[in-house]
Amino acid sequence: MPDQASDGVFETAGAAPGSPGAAPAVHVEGVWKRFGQQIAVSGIDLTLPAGRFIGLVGPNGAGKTTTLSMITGLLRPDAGRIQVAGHDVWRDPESVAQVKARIGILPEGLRMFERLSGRELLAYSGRLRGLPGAEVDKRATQLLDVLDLAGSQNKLVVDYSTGMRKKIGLAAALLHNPEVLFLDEPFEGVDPVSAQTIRGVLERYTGSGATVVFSSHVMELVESLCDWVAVMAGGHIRAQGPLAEVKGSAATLQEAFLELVGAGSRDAAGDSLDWLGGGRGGERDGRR
Ligand SMILES: Nc1ncnc2c1ncn2[C@@H]1O[C@H](COP(=O)(O)OP(=O)(O)OP(=O)(O)O)[C@@H](O)[C@H]1O
Repeated sequence: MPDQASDGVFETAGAAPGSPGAAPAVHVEGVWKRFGQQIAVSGIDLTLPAGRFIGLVGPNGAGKTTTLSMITGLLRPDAGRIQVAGHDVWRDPESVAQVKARIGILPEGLRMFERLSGRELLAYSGRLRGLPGAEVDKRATQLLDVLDLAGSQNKLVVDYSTGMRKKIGLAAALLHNPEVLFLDEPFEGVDPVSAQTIRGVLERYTGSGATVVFSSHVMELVESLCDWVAVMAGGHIRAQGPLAEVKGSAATLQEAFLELVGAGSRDAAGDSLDWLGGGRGGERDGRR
């Protein structure tokens, strides 16, 4: 169960990782999603163990956001079954609500209540999650402090920078101490100092037994943070497992990734951009 009123923000998230019989954080079976003619997710099977730092990687249009949206109860699959922490996500409206109570989400392009201050946003999120006011206050203060937002807590969210928005979104997603945290591109547009802060918070959170699932294009980041990786391309899962297993004999995750998504031998530009660069007078704008 999600922690409703413990002393610390991260104390009791999730079941003990790897304990016998513990449900995986996410179990996906034969899930499909189509938008018109476009098959975004093509009958995928995916099992993500609890208590891990998990990276979902794939090129643009691979189906990562669609998959995360279906797992987190935001988008109904056309077919298949999804369980989060042992609960069926799409069985009925009540099951969707039960799953949503156990998870935290930082979606891509997060829309927030811009006219609230950072602190007000956290107060609102906490009450929405059913936490007592005093507990919300305590946790909000701790999170604002750890995420280096204490000085901006009374500023309106509309005036926050991209990095600050990611951090306040992360604070809102963590406030109810979820079992599983889903983050879509959490480090995009975030400066190195804020990235380090976010990273510290996430490492502490998974250290307590909770699960983080995040999507990213940045292989170096995934390789340095994650102990479990799933690779998606063209709506299919190309590989999933412990980082070392997915990397195989490749020197880096980037190298393994390019091989898995079939881009290893592609010459990105080939001869098709032979007009680009060089600065040879009239040829620059197509004149000879
Ligand atoms: N609402 C939608 N309507 C139509 N097509 C969609 C919709 N959402 C996604 N798609 C299509 O489904 C495919 C998968 O998109 P998705 O956003 O899941 O990929 P992604 O891996 O998250 O990509 P990126 O890394 O670029 O964010 C793409 O071809 C995309 O154009």
